[in-house]
Amino acid sequence: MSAITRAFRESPESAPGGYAVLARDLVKTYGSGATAVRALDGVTVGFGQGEFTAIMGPSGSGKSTLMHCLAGLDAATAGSVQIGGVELTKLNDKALTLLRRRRIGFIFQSFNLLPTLTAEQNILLPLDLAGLKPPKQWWDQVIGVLDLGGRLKHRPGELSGGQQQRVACARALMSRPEVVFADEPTGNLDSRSGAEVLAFLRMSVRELGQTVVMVTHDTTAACAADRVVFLADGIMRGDVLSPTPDSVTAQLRMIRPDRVAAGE
Ligand SMILES: Nc1ncnc2c1ncn2[C@@H]1O[C@H](COP(=O)(O)OP(=O)(O)OP(=O)(O)O)[C@@H](O)[C@H]1O
Repeated sequence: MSAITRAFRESPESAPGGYAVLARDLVKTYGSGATAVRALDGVTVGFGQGEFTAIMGPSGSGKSTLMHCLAGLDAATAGSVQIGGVELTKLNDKALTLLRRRRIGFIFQSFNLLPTLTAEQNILLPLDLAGLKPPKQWWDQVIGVLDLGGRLKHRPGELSGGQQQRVACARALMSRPEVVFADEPTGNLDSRSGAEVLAFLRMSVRELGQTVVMVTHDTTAACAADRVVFLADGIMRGDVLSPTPDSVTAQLRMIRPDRVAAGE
């Protein structure tokens, strides 16, 4: 276990820039009785402000469940989640919806763009729903960095996969959220488009101070992050700072040697 994980366990408030997202003793059980599945079994983890963190682990280890509970898309069975100091588990449905809209950005493997809207309308949708408009300078910066200026009037069906994911990135960033959650954002992309999306996420962290939490199976993608945290069987199994392919593979082998060998 690295020093950061140990330090967090001892004193979660002592992270250098504070935590954008903080989960304590998170438990998620699906079903009940003999068929119950304990997908998260007491997860305590913090995600530093302005940090890019990847979550890795074997298939079925609880990565998506953790992300859904952190983002308020699913309710934990027990434990707490704070986003920017707000305790999610105490919010009613309406307050949770507002918090998700204003303080969280999402990027999904399958892009999740609305096919009948143009790229511009898709990007603006979360802010429109909140009755807000992005500051012009911010709009120009995000669209410029993602090189979407010439594609704004196109519908998703008229864009490549990489362009669609760049539209999804712009949508996630436009409200300047507390945190962006990305679920396998490069999973449907060729390696060049995937590298572009990862470079953008890195840049958003380094230059715009964004906090990004990304679930991935891909060691190369994980190495774009500042830190990788590992899950196995719903339990945190350490982390790696400044990850490299070697350090990530070594940690994956340690937590589940059989499944890594099988290519999961
Ligand atoms: N809706 C559900 N109902 C019942 N069990 C579920 C449900 N969702 C997930 N699970 C179970 O919870 C455990 C964790 O699943 P989860 O999808 O979080 O894992 P994961 O690490 O994201 O897996 P993968 O890498 O394959 O996407 C698994 O055993 C899964 O079968």
